[in-house]
Formats: sequence, structure tokens, C-alpha cells
Amino acid sequence: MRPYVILNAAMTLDGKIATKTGSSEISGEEDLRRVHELRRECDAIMVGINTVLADDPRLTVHRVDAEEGDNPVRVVVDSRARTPLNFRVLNDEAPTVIGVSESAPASRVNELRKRAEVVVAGKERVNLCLLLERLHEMGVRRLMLEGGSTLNYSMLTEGLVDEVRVCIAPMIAGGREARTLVDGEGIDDMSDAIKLELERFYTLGEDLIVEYTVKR
Ligand SMILES: NC(=O)C1=CN([C@@H]2O[C@H](COP(=O)(O)OP(=O)(O)OC[C@H]3O[C@@H](n4cnc5c(N)ncnc54)[C@H](O)[C@@H]3O)[C@@H](O)[C@H]2O)C=CC1
Ligand SMILES: Nc1nc(O)c(N)c(N[C@@H]2O[C@H](COP(=O)(O)O)[C@@H](O)[C@H]2O)n1
Repeated sequence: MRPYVILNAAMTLDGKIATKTGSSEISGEEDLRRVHELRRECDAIMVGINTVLADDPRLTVHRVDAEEGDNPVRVVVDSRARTPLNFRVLNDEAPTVIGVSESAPASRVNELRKRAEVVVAGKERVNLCLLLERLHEMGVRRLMLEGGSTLNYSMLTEGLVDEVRVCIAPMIAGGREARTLVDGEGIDDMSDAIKLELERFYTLGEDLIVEYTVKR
């Protein structure tokens, strides 16, 4: 068993979720409120380690009203336990789970265990299926995947995403080195693309929000 997974991101019209230098202020104010309402509805928010290193994110509900206990569990996919101890994702605003692989140095894992629950899953990269099963055992039923590009690719290609919700901002960033919504190895033949079903679309301010379910 695994949680229901909603991939949420904001991207420019040309599909970038961050510029080549890591700049990623994309959503308008209204969309940010939508994102935080979605966070409030979820039991966990999951990101990859590069997102943590790039953004030092809080991953809490702070742009809309929130009650005590509204903050979801924060999950970092961090195979080699590189999450810096002074980063906000390890503060006391919400519980945190760090998924590491067996390749993580024991000393780093022991340090992280002082601030977070550490789940060891996989030999080199984190075994995402195992991590999600463990999160389900912990009571996580709805999980928001917030990226980044590489983790989005792995989760989608392993069939672990149920919905994709994207804020498309009226901006173009360009850049062959910029991060896109989904990076990773990629497919060869378009017939192998992950198929989506459009469920709804609407505008929020200048942003266009599109919401899909992943076809099985
Ligand atoms: N605009 C938006 O909505 C968002 C933008 N971002 C941006 O995305 C960028 C980070 O994206 P990425 O560099 O792609 O890194 P990422 O955040 O997707 O982390 C990927 C890393 O996680 C680790 N990992 C361990 N096991 C893994 C597995 N099984 N599958 C995949 N990764 C695994 C690896 O070290 C891998 O390089 C940042 O610039 C951030 O600002 C991130 C989230 C949302
Ligand atoms: N939905 C969305 N729109 C943007 O424009 C963004 N830059 C992001 N980034 C994601 O949100 C994280 C920061 O969250 P906190 O405000 O620190 O809680 C960032 O790390 C990305 O995951 N998302």
C-alpha cells in the first residue's frame, strides 16, 4: 500500500521550474495560496535533496491560515544523507522524515536521527516504492510531491503519481541548463510518454492552472 500522490509544481510557459542559476519564483500570489491550501489537505510533502539544497524550503503551511498540527510531515529523498542540519526542513515546525539509501554514511545518518525520522530504503538511490510503503504505514494517505525535476521523473516513471497539477505562469525563461518540470533520463519514443487525462483548468490571477490524472 502507498499514499495517494499529487505532483504539484509551477513552471514557465516553456516548461522550466527553475532557471539555470536556480531562480524559481514562478507562482503568483493566488497560486501560492492554492499550493498552501493543498499542503494543508495533505499528510506529507516530499521533495528531493537538490530542492532542499537549492531553496532551503520550510515545507509548512504558512501562506494561508493554519491550525496547530496542520503542517504535513516533511519528507526529503536524500540517498547520501546530505540534508544540512541547520536547514529549515529540520526545524521544529513540523515532523520530518529523511529517506536515505544504504550508501549513506553512518555518521551523517546518526546526526540526522537527532532531528528527523530516518528511513533506509535502497542500496544507492532511495527505493521510492519502499519509502512510500513506509510512509503509508506511518499513516500518510495523501502525499504532495513538490519536486524537483529529477524526483518528478523517478516518481512518474515508477508509476507512483496519481495526479499532476501545474501552474503555468505567463513567462518564458529559456536555457538548456534550466530545470524542467520533469528531467531524468527521459524516453526515446513518444509512444512511451506518460499519458494524462485533463480533469480541470482555470486561471488564478495571470496563471493558468491545469490538473490531470495519470492514466494507468
Ligand atoms: N517551480 C517549482 O514548482 C519547483 C522548483 N524546484 C526546483 O527544482 C530544482 C531541483 O530539482 P533537481 O535538481 O532535479 O533535484 P531534486 O530536488 O529532484 O533532487 C534529486 C536528487 O534526489 C536524490 N535521489 C535519491 N534517490 C532518488 C530517486 N530514487 N529518484 C530521484 N532522485 C533521487 C538524488 O541525489 C537526486 O539527484 C531546484 O532548483 C528547485 O528550486 C523544486 C520544486 C518545485
Ligand atoms: N508551487 C510553487 N511555485 C513556485 O513558484 C515555487 N518556487 C515553488 N517552489 C517549491 O516550494 C518550496 C518552498 O516552499 P516554502 O515556502 O519554503 O515552504 C520550494 O523548495 C519548492 O519545493 N512551488
